[in-house]
Amino acid sequence: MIIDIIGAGSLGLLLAGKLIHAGAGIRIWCRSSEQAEALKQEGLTVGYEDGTAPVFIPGKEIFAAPASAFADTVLRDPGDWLVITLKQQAFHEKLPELLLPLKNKSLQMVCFQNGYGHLERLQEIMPYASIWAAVTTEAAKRKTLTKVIHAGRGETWIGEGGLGGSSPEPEIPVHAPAAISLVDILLTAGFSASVSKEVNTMIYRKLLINAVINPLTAVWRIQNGELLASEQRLLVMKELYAEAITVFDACGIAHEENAWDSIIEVCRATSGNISSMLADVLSSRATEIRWINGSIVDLAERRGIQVPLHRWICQLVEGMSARER
Ligand SMILES: NC(=O)C1=CN([C@@H]2O[C@H](COP(=O)(O)OP(=O)(O)OC[C@H]3O[C@@H](n4cnc5c(N)ncnc54)[C@H](OP(=O)(O)O)[C@@H]3O)[C@@H](O)[C@H]2O)C=CC1
Ligand SMILES: CC(C)(CO)C(=O)C(=O)O
Repeated sequence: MIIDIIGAGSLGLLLAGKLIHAGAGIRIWCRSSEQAEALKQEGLTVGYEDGTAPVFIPGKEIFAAPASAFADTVLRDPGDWLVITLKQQAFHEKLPELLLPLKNKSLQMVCFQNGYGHLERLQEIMPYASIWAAVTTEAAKRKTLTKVIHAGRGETWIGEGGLGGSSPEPEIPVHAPAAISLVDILLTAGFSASVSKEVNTMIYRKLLINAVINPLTAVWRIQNGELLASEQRLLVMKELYAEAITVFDACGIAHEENAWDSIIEVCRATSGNISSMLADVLSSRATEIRWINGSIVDLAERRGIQVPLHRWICQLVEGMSARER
């Protein structure tokens, strides 16, 4: 099986390293030729902070190239799966151009992004593609161009992301064998993975968690667990949560009855984490807020609902990462 991975960042390198180790044919598509060269020269290391032995893939076993060569290569030599591990901004701003020569192809694609809105966009760009969503609780942090830390083991669910405003769960589609074979290779690589009929519910569940935890940790510059340290912080979290739940209810999006408790539980379970949004802010990178809280604003607008807090927190966080004029 040939799996193309676009986006050689934290998640992309984690998947690439462990999948190559398990014997999968992986082609890594990087933004820069510098990273592609570094991977081929130095190899790829997946490290652990808990004493687990690292996985090392020698450079001579690695196919890595700049993403600009992706479409031509796929036209000549199609892969079986395209795994997209770009952040949302690159997904929306760069991917359409990269995929343009392939727009009439019926590729199997799986998207690992947090947030919402990208699956619909991808289906517009690639009308004949089978688009799958992956929700993962794995945690990865890229340290250098060739080294990634597998910071937390989690679970990955893959399902067809037929998303609209509400969340009816699609039946497992007829071409599910492709997804099953992808899951099988993830399992062989040591990930805990499954095909799920409930991936939409999981996408929205994660959206809710990220919409409460991520922007507040970014604004207050605190670890996830520190959100629980004061009544004032909990109050702001609860207000963001309540607005989001109003939107979910209006859109018919299913959510756990105790969704608030789940958010608190995630804060506890990841108490020492720097959220991905805070990490982006600290590194002066664009955040994914537009596709997290921004997507709640979009859903609210479609229903004529006001969500002033989500709108405001979006503007606040976007303002933090804006380049000076
Ligand atoms: N990391 C994690 O543990 C998890 C991440 N996710 C989600 O997965 C997605 C990816 O996250 P993560 O891996 O952390 O992000 P990273 O920023 O670490 O990786 C994104 C990668 O995309 C690359 N990229 C940017 N533009 C292009 C382009 N035009 N062509 C090819 N590659 C490009 C970047 O290259 P460069 O570095 O050269 O700019 C970078 O290597 C996000 O949506 C995130 O929310 C979900 C769950 C867990
Ligand atoms: C669950 C959480 C908040 C863990 O840090 C996360 O997904 C993120 O940081 O994006």
